[in-house]
Amino acid sequence: MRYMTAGESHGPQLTGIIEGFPAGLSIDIDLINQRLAQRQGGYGRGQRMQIETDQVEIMGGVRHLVTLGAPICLVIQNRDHANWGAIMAPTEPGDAVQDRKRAVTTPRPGHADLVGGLKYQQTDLRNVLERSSARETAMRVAIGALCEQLLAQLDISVLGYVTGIGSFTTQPAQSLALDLVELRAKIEHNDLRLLNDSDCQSTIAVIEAAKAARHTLGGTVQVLATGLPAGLGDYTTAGSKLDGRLAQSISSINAIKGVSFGDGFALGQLAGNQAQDPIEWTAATGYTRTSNHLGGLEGGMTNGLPLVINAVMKPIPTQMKPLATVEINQHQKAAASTERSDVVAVTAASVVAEAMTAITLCEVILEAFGGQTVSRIQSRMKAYRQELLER
Ligand SMILES: Cc1cc2nc3c(=O)[nH]c(=O)nc-3n(C[C@H](O)[C@H](O)[C@H](O)COP(=O)(O)O)c2cc1C
Ligand SMILES: C=C(O[C@@H]1CC(C(=O)O)=C[C@@H](OP(=O)(O)O)[C@H]1O)C(=O)O
Repeated sequence: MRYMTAGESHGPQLTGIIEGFPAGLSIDIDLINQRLAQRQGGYGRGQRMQIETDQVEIMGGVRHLVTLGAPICLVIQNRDHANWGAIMAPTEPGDAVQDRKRAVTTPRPGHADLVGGLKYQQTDLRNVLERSSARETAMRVAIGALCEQLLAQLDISVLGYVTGIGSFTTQPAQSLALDLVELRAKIEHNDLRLLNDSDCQSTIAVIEAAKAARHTLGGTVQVLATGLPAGLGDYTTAGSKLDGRLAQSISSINAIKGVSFGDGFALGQLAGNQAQDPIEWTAATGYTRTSNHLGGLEGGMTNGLPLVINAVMKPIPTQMKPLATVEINQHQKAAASTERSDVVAVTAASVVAEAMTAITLCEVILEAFGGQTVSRIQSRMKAYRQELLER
């Protein structure tokens, strides 16, 4: 399976194409739209999210709500395009005078503006920021929600949630025995995707303080996945290691600056005998462990325990009290551009991280058990799980 997205933030639409997705999956469009709504949520998002009501349209690869095995084409309209028609029209010529007047020429530190402009020889940095915008992650969430539905058919669940915003941090879920249905009910109970509703007030206070001071915040997220058999991913080549593939897919999310697994950076301070997960065997479970410090990964492969991924998001780069920059035509000192912006988007990032994990897990599962139809993949995976139990 592979996917591709296209579309600018204020262009007409986002488009996604997924190739290699199996036939025979009955899809729930409401669930995709639910995930899109969750990505739009979270206290501290900017005015753009009041303009958009993201809804997926299915334009190919599905008939009567069942996948055909053909490339799947998804579309999400940008409602805000109506306000940007002339500026963002893909097929009408620009107005040279107007375009020069409107050009973005004061790159924001921390965004793609300056380096993207240098790389693509742009004099209007809008030509960079339109695509580097995290608007694109809406399509990744729609694709991830389809992958989540395929994973559900294989008894695999994925969940992303917020573990900290700015100075506020919470205790993550205990990762050895996890009920993701129960956890999902908890985090979907509040708009911030925090495990405990009681943490919301303090978190909102932190966000309000940042907003009042006209600066921005980052935070941390955790993604959990359960129901994974041991042996997804591989130890034999650099490119097939699942930890490497997950690190790439999570750190490809805009503003994510760090990814770790299990106890992550804390492992560096532990004695060796405290950091590994002792092995046990029972007839009912086959091989298992008595702890999960390593987040369900050994040698670039799942080990059958819950997968635990942690990621950190830097504070949003666009600042209402702009940082110093350089105007790119005159090379004069200037204040960076102040686009309308989110104060914080960690809640949204947790939904995107959930989607990216679902996509990466589907990729490795289809590589290992692929066979054009959902029922064939189900029976191959069932036989593999049975084989593991009997070893
Ligand atoms: C869901 C989401 C929403 C974001 N919203 C904004 C925003 O409103 N303003 C902004 O400057 N950056 C925003 N960002 C971060 C930028 O897109 C990101 O910092 C930029 O693309 C540069 O990429 P990098 O931080 O990965 O280097 C957002 C990121 C995510 C994941
Ligand atoms: C549009 C989304 O996020 C955007 C991500 C973003 C950025 O620079 O990354 C900048 C803002 O865009 P705008 O300038 O239109 O307000 C965010 O709203 C979205 O998440 O759907």
